[in-house]
Amino acid sequence: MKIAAIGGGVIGGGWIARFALSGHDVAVFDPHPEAQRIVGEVMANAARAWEKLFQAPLPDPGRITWAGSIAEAVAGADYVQESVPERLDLKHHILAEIEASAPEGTIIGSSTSGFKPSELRVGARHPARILVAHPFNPVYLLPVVEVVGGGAAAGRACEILAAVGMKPVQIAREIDAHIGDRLLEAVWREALWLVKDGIATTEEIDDIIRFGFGLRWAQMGLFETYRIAGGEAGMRHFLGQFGPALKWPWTKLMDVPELDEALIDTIAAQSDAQSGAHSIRELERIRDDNLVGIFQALKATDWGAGRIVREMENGFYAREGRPATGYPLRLHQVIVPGGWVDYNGHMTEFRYLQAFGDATDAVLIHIGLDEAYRATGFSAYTVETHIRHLAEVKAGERLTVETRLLGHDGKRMRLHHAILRADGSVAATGEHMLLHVDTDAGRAAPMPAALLAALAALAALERGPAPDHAGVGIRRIGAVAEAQA
Ligand SMILES: NC(=O)C1=CN([C@@H]2O[C@H](COP(=O)(O)OP(=O)(O)OC[C@H]3O[C@@H](n4cnc5c(N)ncnc54)[C@H](O)[C@@H]3O)[C@@H](O)[C@H]2O)C=CC1
Ligand SMILES: C[N+](C)(C)CC(=O)CC(=O)[O-]
Repeated sequence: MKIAAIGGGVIGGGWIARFALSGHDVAVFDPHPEAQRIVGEVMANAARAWEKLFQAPLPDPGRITWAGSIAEAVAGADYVQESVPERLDLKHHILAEIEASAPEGTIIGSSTSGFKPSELRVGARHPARILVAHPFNPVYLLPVVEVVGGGAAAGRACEILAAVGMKPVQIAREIDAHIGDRLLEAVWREALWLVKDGIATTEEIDDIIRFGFGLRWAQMGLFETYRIAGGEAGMRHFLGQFGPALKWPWTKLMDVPELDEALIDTIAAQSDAQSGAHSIRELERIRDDNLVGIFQALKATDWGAGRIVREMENGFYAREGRPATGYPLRLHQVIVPGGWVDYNGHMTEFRYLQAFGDATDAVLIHIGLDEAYRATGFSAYTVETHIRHLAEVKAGERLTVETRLLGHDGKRMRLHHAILRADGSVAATGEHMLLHVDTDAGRAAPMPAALLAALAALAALERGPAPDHAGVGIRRIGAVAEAQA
């Protein structure tokens, strides 16, 4: 699929990175003299974040090409994302240029934060294909995109955007500033009042968000969170108890603070004091690392945005599984996150098992024991594991897991994983016995012919001999061992 990006600033750069990292070629037009450098820097941060976010082998990135005109960028494009500055006259001008050169079936998404599709479509040749596709920054990490406009084009846009790991939310009726920014504006306006009135500094307000309800919002929204706050009686009780507060003077939301020079100076100075020690790119990396950690926590509970990461990884494994991957298999890579390091300064022990477990999942998907297969009531359970820790591994190291199939029969498979460091040395090995299980019956069950054939194909590639530590347990030492000997 060919993507065109018109505008490569903060948001356009994020879109370009998301599409390119998903494997799509992207043609870009942006007249800014430094556009290539800026997009290059965003792309570097995005690639760094994706390597940490996904534990599956990533697709080869698509090519980013720089067009000399809008016409050149959109020629032959399946999907165009417009991300030029937020001025309606400029957007009309750009959309007309896009329409003049893009194929008739091309869908055009606008990143606009505020304009409605009916405003964008004024004067358009094919208005129905012009939609709002409003993302959130950083576009390469945050999945949500508000799709406004409806019809077949919106349905197709949602498919395209979901395929690059986004969570399209189709908004039934257009409204100024869509949904997300209306909510953010309310909080923003209140925060500006609190600074203007000298009640709190920018740092204090940010602390109240990031140490408090901001943590909640990443995993449950407003309504689910408040439902819980109603206790066992739930939302009805919550509304009864806190509903009257809506009439109290708790907010200045209806009032817009005057954004005069004095307020701008106050906010800018407080923001410099709060965050000025870091460059914007550094702040982006700190933000991205924190977001990756949140995604991974949510992936572990298969909840919210974490589910999207898991689904993307399944897609990456499946894509990886189709072509020959060589043997021993190399289906799993991970860059060691900071949170995996313990008080000894190296990767803590259970993370080795996580790396091995994720590699096992990759192998299972590779042979066809994937989510769809598990939905039929069968799965694989690991029943025995032996790990050898051979070298210290530090945060930020890229690890590759190399896998051999040491044996299988009708119900079992015996895998050997080696964790390889970037220089090819072995940091750890894991040997695992897996059982094919009927999950409803809770019993081992014979594998179907397709799984056995996939295992036989791997077994044919296995040349042996098995590693000398294979099948060997932990060595005996001390009194107990002597007594046993
Ligand atoms: N910055 C944010 O947090 C968000 C912005 N948006 C929306 O995204 C759009 C872009 O905003 P930003 O990326 O923040 O602005 P930006 O100022 O960072 O980037 C705009 C880019 O458009 C380029 N440009 C200007 N005229 C152009 C033309 N004729 N053809 C092609 N490119 C042109 C500029 O050189 C610049 O690189 C706006 O509609 C905005 O509302 C949406 C979500 C979040
Ligand atoms: C400030 N903004 C209105 C451009 C913000 C957005 O549109 C979404 C975001 O990323 O917060």
